[in-house]
Amino acid sequence: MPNRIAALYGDYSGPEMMRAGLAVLKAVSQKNGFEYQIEAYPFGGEAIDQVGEPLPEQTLAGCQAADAILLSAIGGPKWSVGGQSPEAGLLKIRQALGLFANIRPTHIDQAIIDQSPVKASVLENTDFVIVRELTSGIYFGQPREEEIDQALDTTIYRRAEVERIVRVAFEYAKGRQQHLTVVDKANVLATSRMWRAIVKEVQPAYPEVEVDYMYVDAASMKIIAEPSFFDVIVTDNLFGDILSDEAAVLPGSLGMIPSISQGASGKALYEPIHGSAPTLANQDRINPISMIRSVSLMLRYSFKRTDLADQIEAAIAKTLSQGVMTADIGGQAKTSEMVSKIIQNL
Ligand SMILES: NC(=O)C1=CN([C@@H]2O[C@H](COP(=O)(O)OP(=O)(O)OC[C@H]3O[C@@H](n4cnc5c(N)ncnc54)[C@H](O)[C@@H]3O)[C@@H](O)[C@H]2O)C=CC1
Ligand SMILES: CC(C)CC(=O)C(=O)O
Ligand SMILES: [Mg+2]
Repeated sequence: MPNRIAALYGDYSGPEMMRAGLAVLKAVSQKNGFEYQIEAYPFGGEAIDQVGEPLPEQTLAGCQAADAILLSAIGGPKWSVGGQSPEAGLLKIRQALGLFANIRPTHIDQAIIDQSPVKASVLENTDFVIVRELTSGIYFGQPREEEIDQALDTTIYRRAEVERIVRVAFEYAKGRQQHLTVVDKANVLATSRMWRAIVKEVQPAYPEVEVDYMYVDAASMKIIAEPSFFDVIVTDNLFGDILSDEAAVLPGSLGMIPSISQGASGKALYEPIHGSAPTLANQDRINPISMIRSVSLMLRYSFKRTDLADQIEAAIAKTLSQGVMTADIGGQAKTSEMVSKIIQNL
């Protein structure tokens, strides 16, 4: 039975992104004899339009039955006022599949280092990952209230939710440069102080990992001023969401960064960190690298095909070094040209 991949094409630029990722998957698979089957399901705004809800039962069941899930991006102005929201579907699928850890790498591509607004000398040796808690915190906490004169969101973290994400972060740190930075707001927030206490409890199991603590305001400055300081950052859902977009400034564009969302089951969902980039949709302008790298991560981690993932990464590096770049990273190439070049370079 071939490997089963659920594909969620999403909204606005989402379908172009997904087509780009799947074109590269097809090419690298044909070349190397990797067999797979794609099953596409409606999700997000597309699903609201079709069946009235962003995460239809059939979509969730398809994702549960698949070996891995590829998602491009959902949401956009069409669904931004009232009614069902595509973003609610995104939160729901993460929670329903138990994908509590979101891994967001920041890697600098040497060929486009001058496209970064940050000086090359500052970017030297920058290579870190943000381990973002994904299924709790303020995006999920109850009660939640939205009235005309008053609105309420709640941040709740339970011990077990913190402990499991902290363990994931320690494991990543152990396999990398053994440096973990806990980013929080412990000078103000009770949840942050609980995170710190739990990190201290888990730490003895990882004696090789050096741990430091940083408030989120200071961390957001240091990510830009001294990014090479970081190896693994562990942080909550809200801070991780914000800091990962900020970190995407370092390589030059949000369009460069993929992510893995993983849970206890071993099944993972792979998606770019950015949204549906509505203003670029259907113009052949979107940077497809974040999606293509999501495919590469899927091959590496869900299907253990390091060889194929390495080929994709090498093809991306070669393509950038040949000057084939979309506008967001300073070039003039169209999405389709970039995808063709990456496939040619496989
Ligand atoms: N995981 C998901 O599906 C996410 C969905 N969203 C949703 O996406 C919609 C748009 O949100 P925005 O705040 O505009 O964030 P966005 O991430 O879609 O775009 C932010 C900026 O980055 C640019 N950008 C993003 N991806 C790019 C790419 N691959 N190539 C070139 N440029 C790229 C956009 O053009 C824009 O200037 C909203 O409905 C939002 O809720 C936002 C974040 C994540
Ligand atoms: C609906 C949002 C939580 C999506 C987002 O911004 C993200 O996952 O990065
Ligand atoms: Mg985000």
